[in-house]
Amino acid sequence: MTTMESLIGLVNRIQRACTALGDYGGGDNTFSSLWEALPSVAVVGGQSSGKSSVLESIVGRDFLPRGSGIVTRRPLVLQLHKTDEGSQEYAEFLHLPKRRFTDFGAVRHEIQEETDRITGKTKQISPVPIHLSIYSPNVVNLTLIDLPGLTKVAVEGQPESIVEDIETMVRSYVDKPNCIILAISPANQDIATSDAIKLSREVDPSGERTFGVITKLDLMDKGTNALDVLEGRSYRLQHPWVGIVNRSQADINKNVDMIVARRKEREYFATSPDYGHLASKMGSEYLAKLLSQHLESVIRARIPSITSLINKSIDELESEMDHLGRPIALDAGAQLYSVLEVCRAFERIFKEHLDGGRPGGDRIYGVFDNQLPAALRKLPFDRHLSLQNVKRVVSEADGYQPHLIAPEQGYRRLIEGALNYFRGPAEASVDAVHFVLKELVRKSMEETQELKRFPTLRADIAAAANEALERFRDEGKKTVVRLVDMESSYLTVEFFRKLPQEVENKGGNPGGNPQATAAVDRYGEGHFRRIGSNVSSYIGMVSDTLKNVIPKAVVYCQVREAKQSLLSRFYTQLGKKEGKQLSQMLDEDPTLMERRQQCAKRLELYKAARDEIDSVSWTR
Ligand SMILES: Nc1nc2c(ncn2[C@@H]2O[C@H](COP(=O)(O)OP(=O)(O)OP(=O)(O)O)[C@@H](O)[C@H]2O)c(=O)[nH]1
Repeated sequence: MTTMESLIGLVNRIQRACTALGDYGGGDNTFSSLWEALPSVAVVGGQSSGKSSVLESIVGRDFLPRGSGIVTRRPLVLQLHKTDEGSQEYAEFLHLPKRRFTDFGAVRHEIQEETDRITGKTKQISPVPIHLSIYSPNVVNLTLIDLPGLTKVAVEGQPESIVEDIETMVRSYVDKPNCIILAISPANQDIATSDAIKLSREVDPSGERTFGVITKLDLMDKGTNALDVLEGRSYRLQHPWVGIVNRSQADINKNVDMIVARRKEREYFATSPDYGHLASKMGSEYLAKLLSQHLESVIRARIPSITSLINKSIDELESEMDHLGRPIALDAGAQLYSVLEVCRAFERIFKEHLDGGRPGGDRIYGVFDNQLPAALRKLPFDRHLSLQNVKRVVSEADGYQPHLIAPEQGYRRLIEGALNYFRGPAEASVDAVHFVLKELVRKSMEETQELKRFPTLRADIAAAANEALERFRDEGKKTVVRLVDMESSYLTVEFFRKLPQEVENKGGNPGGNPQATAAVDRYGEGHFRRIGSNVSSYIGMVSDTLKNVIPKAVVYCQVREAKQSLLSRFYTQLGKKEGKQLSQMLDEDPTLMERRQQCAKRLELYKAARDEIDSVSWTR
């Protein structure tokens, strides 16, 4: 069943939770404001327009501070709760939970004290609201926000800016489309000059959310009345105007009881020749009921949008919390677990780069497919196997005794000399892949959200990963150089066996001495050219082999190792760390910690608000 109590009470509870969390609209809040989404009634009026009197009359109690100058210097959120007939009236402040005030003089005193607590005695104003709940059989369920009276001049001890500051604060409330404006104007002043109406006209030109109230009807000059205003002829609003007669200063001085004052007000309208026909729609009691009903209907209409704001905010906050990560545990076991979790997240991303889930791994294939073959092609074999060099190497190898059939030593020296050239491209491939891996480590660190929280751990992991990559590079270099050395240590005999034998008489002189021709030819240019060409084909064969096996060695020693054991040593060291060292690693950025706390609190608020709404059933 929907009751006014349930809906207005619901908003009251959410409002209190908002204030407890510092969400009262305005300010530099980076979170969406639930407060601003809640419908509320703000009381607006110039100084001495009768604001306090109207509020007290609605409550039926004397409880607001009085005095000269600006008395209301912080918004007062006044939440009225109707209780059963005969039950005792009491008041409670949000800042003093569990303390019940039954003496309303003490309530007044506490409002003064609490105002000064934030603003100091400097007469400054502050937007931080004071929450006061009043439980009474003489009230209707209603929430009103009393704001500082609009003023035109600063008084002694107040800064010049106060006039503007008050207007800015009042505006920050009435600007909100969810704010119902209770605009108070005194009847003994021209409505055209009313501060409240001036402001309302600006922020609510259609008059949809403004309730006009005329006070001090009893103080109008004899022979004049406020019918033009009350009947909507002077200034039209969507809701009816309400006339009020509050206690005069003399009544206040005489301590006239509020309940008596309400009765006198009723009598005033009932017997008034001017307003008698409007009597049932005048007075503070009628105003309270009107506002309560209106507030309830506005809340009912807004519940779906409030619910969707809450759900949206919960989703946003939860995803931000996921992003920020869980708070860090205090015991060493849980800390170790956290460190390992972060490391695993990093390793997963790193592997994705290598395996193709993320970009970058393809650059390793680029090394094998382009850089290595190009480097092999560029090796200076032409120079090494030039006729001149072949001749020189072979002759030097022969020594004083030129070779008889084939220059075995010469061949070996030429081949060994050529094979040495392969070390360069082999080592360069290892380096190139090393740099790709290093870059992928850097990228993966950046992409690991969890690491953003922990700068120290991030540096530790980066150092461990780079140290591991260096080790893999050393191993890779040793292996590829060994592959080249293996080529020099044993030549492929098959290759030489398959070489066509030199034809003794080929190109010789058929008429001459066949033996003499062969001897000349054996040490002639054709012979050395053939040697050069044979060595070149052998080297070509070796080059093809290395082109295939160097990538295997590089992947085996560097890529595979990086995938399998990039952080293995780090893990071993981690196991030996003490709790203190672990917590140093998890030394989190303080701004993140702060943000997480705020998010968690906010999330709690929204979830509580959602539960509140869920627990209230209402008819649509
Ligand atoms: N006779 C009569 N006096 C009223 C009425 N309303 C307010 N007053 C008197 O007008 C004076 C100002 O009223 P307040 O209720 O304090 O007005 P306020 O707008 O709260 O004033 P500030 O808090 O100073 O801005 C008091 O002396 C009230 O007794 C009224 O309807 N009739």
